[in-house]
Amino acid sequence: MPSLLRHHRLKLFAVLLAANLALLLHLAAGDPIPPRDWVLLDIFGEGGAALLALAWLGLVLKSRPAGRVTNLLTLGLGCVFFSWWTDCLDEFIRLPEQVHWDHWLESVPMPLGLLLLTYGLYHWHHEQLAISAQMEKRERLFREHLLFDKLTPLAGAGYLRRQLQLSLAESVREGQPLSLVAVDLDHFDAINQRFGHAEGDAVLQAVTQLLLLNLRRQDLLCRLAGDRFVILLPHTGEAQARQLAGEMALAVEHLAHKTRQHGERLPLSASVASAMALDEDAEQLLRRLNLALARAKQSLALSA
Ligand SMILES: Nc1nc2c(ncn2[C@@H]2O[C@H](COP(=O)(O)OP(=O)(O)OP(=O)(O)O)[C@@H](O)[C@H]2O)c(=O)[nH]1
Repeated sequence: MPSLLRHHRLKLFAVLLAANLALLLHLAAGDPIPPRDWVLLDIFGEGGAALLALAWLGLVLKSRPAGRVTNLLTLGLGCVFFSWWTDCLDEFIRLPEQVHWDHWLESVPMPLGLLLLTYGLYHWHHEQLAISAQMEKRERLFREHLLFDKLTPLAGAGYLRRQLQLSLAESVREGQPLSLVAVDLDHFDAINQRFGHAEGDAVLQAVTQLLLLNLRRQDLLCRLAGDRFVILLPHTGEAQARQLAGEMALAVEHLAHKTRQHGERLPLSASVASAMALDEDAEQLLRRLNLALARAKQSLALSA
């Protein structure tokens, strides 16, 4: 069972138990309808709707940690599923005329479920706003999970290019400057070699958090490749970008990252470069930034 689903075993069990009880109740009180009398359209419509509600429930449980919002969504979807399920049962089991409880089972859970679902979605909306505020510096008003790497988790080169094109157009429209800063860790390969890939991963995660802490709300941090990060800085001129780049380099130098195995401090440093957008497109600007970074790396090699 997938790990998140494991936390919701009880909820799933309760929904399936309720569905089973309804089935047993119908079987005890009524008679099976022979297949020749089945109304396939109704079975397809009501059964299909019940199955879809169950699939939604599975998706919600699989993607959410336990908590109040999840409970509300589960209860809501559980009621909706139950209502469609009992509606479908009377396509297979004929109940006597004098039986009325089946109408209650069909009709009451649906509005109740929809109310709970609405209340749950309302709280989900607030929860999402809080999460989006935390993710602001990683996504800049656009979410596409496929473009994010799982390690840091930051968006990559494709996402940066797309955002850069949009921001360049915006900066021309508004007559505002826009700059990029590149941050590339020095001798990162040596960390991988000496302490292992897992330690290298931990360094990348720590540096990501550090850079995010040092950014402003409107900035966007992306991981271009390996140990290279690029920051998109809207409303930022050349001097300010250079200053921010220097701050990032200083922050990395002062990061006291300890190895996981021996708790030994790893001395870290990063080469940085900045470029302000001139009258050029995203590719030209990125090329200029890469050239500036290559120059910074060259002077690092010469001074070693
Ligand atoms: N641990 C870890 N390593 C990675 C990841 N992605 C790329 N790398 C490694 O990062 C290293 C980058 O090497 P280089 O580009 O030579 O960078 P460097 O050692 O910092 O060299 P300079 O930039 O010239 O200072 C390579 O060894 C890659 O295998 C990752 O996700 N995790």
